[in-house]
Amino acid sequence: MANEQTGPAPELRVLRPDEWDTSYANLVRAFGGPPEADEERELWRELTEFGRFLAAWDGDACVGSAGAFSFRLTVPGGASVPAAGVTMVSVAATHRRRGVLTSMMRRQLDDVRSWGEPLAVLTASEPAIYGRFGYGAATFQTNAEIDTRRAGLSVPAGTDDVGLRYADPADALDACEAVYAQLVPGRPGMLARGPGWERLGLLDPESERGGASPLQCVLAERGGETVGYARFRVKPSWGPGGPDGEVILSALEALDPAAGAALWRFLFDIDLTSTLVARGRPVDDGWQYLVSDIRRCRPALRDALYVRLVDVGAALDARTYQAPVDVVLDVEDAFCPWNTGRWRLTGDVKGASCERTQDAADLALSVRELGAAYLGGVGLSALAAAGRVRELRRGALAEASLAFGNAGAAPWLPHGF
Ligand SMILES: CC(=O)SCCNC(=O)CCNC(=O)[C@H](O)C(C)(C)COP(=O)(O)OP(=O)(O)OC[C@H]1O[C@@H](n2cnc3c(N)ncnc32)[C@H](O)[C@@H]1OP(=O)(O)O
Repeated sequence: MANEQTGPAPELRVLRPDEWDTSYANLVRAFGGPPEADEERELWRELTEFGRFLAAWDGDACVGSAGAFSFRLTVPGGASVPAAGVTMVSVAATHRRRGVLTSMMRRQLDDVRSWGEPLAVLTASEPAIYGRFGYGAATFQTNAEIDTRRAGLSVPAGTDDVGLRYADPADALDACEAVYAQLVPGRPGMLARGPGWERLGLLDPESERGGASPLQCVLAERGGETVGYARFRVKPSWGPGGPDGEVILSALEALDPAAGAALWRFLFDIDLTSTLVARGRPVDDGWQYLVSDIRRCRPALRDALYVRLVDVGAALDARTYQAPVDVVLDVEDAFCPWNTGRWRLTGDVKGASCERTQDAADLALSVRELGAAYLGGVGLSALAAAGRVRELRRGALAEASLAFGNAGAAPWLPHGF
């Protein structure tokens, strides 16, 4: 589409702390949102890592922003790999479609490479934006609206041994975070949360409750230990047929199946409610296998975490492979050409190595497909069936697809950033 807007290219530079308010106001406006509650704005400021946050300026006006948190991401095999968490991306509507985002992505990926971080990750406002920069959708999540009057749960043995109690969400924060931290190494896509991040889950501005209660928290306990938690709101409603309230789940983590089942059973059974809204859940969430009528739960799939291999060699040898693999990948990467070319990947469940090679290629794919397949949630075979991966040596696709797959917990990130 032709773009009639003209003017000098905005100046791109690292954001100074005293410029944060201006940049954040541009971000909020680009998202079309009303000003956020003070608590939320202050938390994001606290989490901002100055030095890793870019802003674009047209004179005094901030017209673009893009930050990069320094995360550690769990990859298949359980390693915790440095990953730039791309965040707060915005371009002012007055300056859109003039290449401002492209210039920020260019600078940011060069920076991430210079910081030695092999991966960049993000959650996208719109799926169409980031593929061109080499990001592939690597995790998916399930959203569900469960008719709890029609769909029942059958729980596993041991569920009745789990005690539940209400707790103040803030008072219970340390216990909840300890549960979360135990789960991080076991599921690809989860982030080791640094100080401050745990408070994201407590943000509860009245303006965003939509008529629901303040955040509530229930702890699951066994033998005096916290083995799970759920945070949720309840939205009361009364229809002609009587009470018709909704339970809106915000977070649920559990250390074992019985703890998880106890929490789900509780949420299904809250008095005067008929719907449980659960968004952003892992695709292998346990409740789906306990429920009597999955159609009454209206499950829907959504893209979640996008992964970009910034350094193909370092990224591929940071994870393990669930079956032995020895393949030469011919990688195409127009936006980060340092990755382009042939790489020999050898590995198994214990570890891997990925080196440059001149040997003939077995598979040809772009870095975007490699990002999609990286956490084991999207099959190389599925991508090949869609024409996004080409097999050049017979048998290489099956070998690589099996190796890249993930026999454990499905990749998932419980929260955005
Ligand atoms: C990780 C996060 O923070 S996700 C949040 C992203 N931010 C938002 O959604 C806030 C609202 N939107 C915006 O701020 C802006 O429209 C942005 C950041 C999405 C795009 O910024 P722009 O400066 O307009 O992008 P830019 O001009 O560099 O576009 C580059 C290319 O991407 C395309 N593109 C940009 N945005 C979109 C979009 N939303 N959907 C589809 N294509 C898009 C452009 O058409 C262009 O394509 P071309 O190279 O074929 O011409």
